[in-house]
Amino acid sequence: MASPLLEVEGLTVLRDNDSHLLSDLSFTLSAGEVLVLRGVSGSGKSTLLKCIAELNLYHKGKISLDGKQSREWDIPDWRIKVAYVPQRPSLLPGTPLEFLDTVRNLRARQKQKEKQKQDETHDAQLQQQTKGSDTLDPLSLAQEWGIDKTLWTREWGTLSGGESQRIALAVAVAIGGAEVLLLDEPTSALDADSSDKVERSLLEMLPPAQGQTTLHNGIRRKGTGPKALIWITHSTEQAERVGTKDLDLSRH
Ligand SMILES: Nc1ncnc2c1ncn2[C@@H]1O[C@H](COP(=O)(O)OP(=O)(O)OP(=O)(O)O)[C@@H](O)[C@H]1O
Repeated sequence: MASPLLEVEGLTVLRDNDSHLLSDLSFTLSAGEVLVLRGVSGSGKSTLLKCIAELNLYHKGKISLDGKQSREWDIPDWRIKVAYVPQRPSLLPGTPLEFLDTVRNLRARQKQKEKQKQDETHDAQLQQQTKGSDTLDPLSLAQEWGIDKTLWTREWGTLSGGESQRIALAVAVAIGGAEVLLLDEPTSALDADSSDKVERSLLEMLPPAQGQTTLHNGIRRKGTGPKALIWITHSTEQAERVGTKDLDLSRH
């Protein structure tokens, strides 16, 4: 049988006092799936996403993408493939445009490395080819979600929670390269209309799950973005709309 896209095996995370926050947690995620992560406040949802992105230390466990364990990857490459989108990006320094530039450069270097594995073309030529090669234009995507382009040159700290949330999400989605997006309450600061648009775009970008038609909950899957999502939400209605499977950390 083919290995799942993402596999978490026996993940154990300890609190500062050595009690267990997450205990021997295992699950898999295949292409086209949306795992909804639920649980009471403090149950470890954000911690789990940060562990999967290798941003947080864990006591025990293995995390693999396409059958290859995270420790076998270069960490920056892993974090592009398994990308964490934080709940409060406004804590970042500088402006969204500066952040976009940093992420683009990181992505360009990763693509360059991937290409160098395939052939020995000259570095400068590769930089030229890879720079600015986003899957989508992040500014246009964010505009579809109601974000005026002028907001990209404002300091993060001056943007509203909902504005910075949509911008950070647009960068993560549009920059390309992510196979699994780890979404930490991606619509928690949005009004119902904006939340609807964001939900729809995220689901449209996924490929159909194995054995399913391209139509899921009335939304046509286009397969133009990440292959799968892990999505933290406190809303039962949203969990039902977006999820194809769920995991409740209150029970672990
Ligand atoms: N850097 C840290 N150092 C120490 N404790 C931490 C740290 N980050 C999180 N915790 C603690 O770990 C527990 C889980 O936090 P986490 O943010 O993962 O919960 P959550 O389920 O995402 O909560 P919420 O729904 O409120 O966002 C909490 O008790 C929190 O205080």
